[in-house]
Amino acid sequence: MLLAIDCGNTNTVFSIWDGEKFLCTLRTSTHHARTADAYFTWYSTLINHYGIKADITDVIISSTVPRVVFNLRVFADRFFGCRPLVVGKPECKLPVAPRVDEGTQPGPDRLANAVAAFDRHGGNVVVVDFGTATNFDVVAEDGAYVGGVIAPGVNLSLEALHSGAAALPHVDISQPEKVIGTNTVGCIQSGVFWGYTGLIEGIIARVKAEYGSPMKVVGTGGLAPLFEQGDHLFDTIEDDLTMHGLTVIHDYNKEQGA
Ligand SMILES: Nc1ncnc2c1ncn2[C@@H]1O[C@H](COP(=O)(O)OP(=O)(O)OP(=O)(O)O)[C@@H](O)[C@H]1O
Ligand SMILES: CC(C)(CO)[C@@H](O)C(=O)NCCC(=O)O
Ligand SMILES: [K+]
Repeated sequence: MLLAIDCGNTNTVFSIWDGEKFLCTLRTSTHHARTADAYFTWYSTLINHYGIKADITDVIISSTVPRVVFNLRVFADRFFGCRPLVVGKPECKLPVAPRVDEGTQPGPDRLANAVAAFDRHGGNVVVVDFGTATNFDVVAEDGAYVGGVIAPGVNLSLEALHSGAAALPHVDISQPEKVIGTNTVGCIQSGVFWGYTGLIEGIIARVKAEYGSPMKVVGTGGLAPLFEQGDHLFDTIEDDLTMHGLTVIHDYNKEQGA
């Protein structure tokens, strides 16, 4: 069985893939100092809690935080006796090479999103991924990741308002009743919710115009469903997109004899 690890700047997600379905998904915050033993303590506690019988033989890692990879490698080696595939490293092959400026290292989560979008929809897709950043990943007709857009994430923007303005409280994202807020929290929610809705609509329209062929829009990440409630933004929402990409990249490397 495959353990797929998607390590973002905020959260780290482990999913167990049995070849047909994900048996479980475990989430913890990302800390570069977490040791291999600490990962295993957390992992085995939850696996036992859910009564999951998982015989892990392979591990694949996407990490947007380079420093955590060392301890995750030790974790894979010590507890599962395997050498993990790390997306973005030369030994981890992609079905189609990215086409970006020389010297650019696209985020491994974006590469996984592109592979997953191609596998599920064919090319000509733009993925909108709501994580620490809100990133748009453009997938060409042949499945290549060809770049996109990186905007500050929703929670980062809310945090920035709170930390930069003394009178502004911390506010959780939600869709406000009205656009014209009549209290401070309502004003902030409106700014961020409707501001992001406009950002997403505007960027998708410009990406489509520049790309020139019809494109499918796939939303992913924790906040995609919330934004879809405000306006129709996406053709589909797929919360397991990055994880699916990791399983496809793993299968591809197995076929190549890795
Ligand atoms: N209505 C909501 N308000 C606030 N947070 C939400 C809401 N719905 C989902 N979330 C959060 O979204 C997060 C899941 O997002 P996702 O895994 O896509 O990105 P992330 O973990 O925030 O970022 P990264 O992947 O960059 O670490 C969860 O932490 C979840 O708490
Ligand atoms: C944009 C983020 C932070 C989104 O997780 C990540 O994909 C990343 O760190 N990317 C590196 C730069 C790039 O993708 O061009
Ligand atoms: K993510």
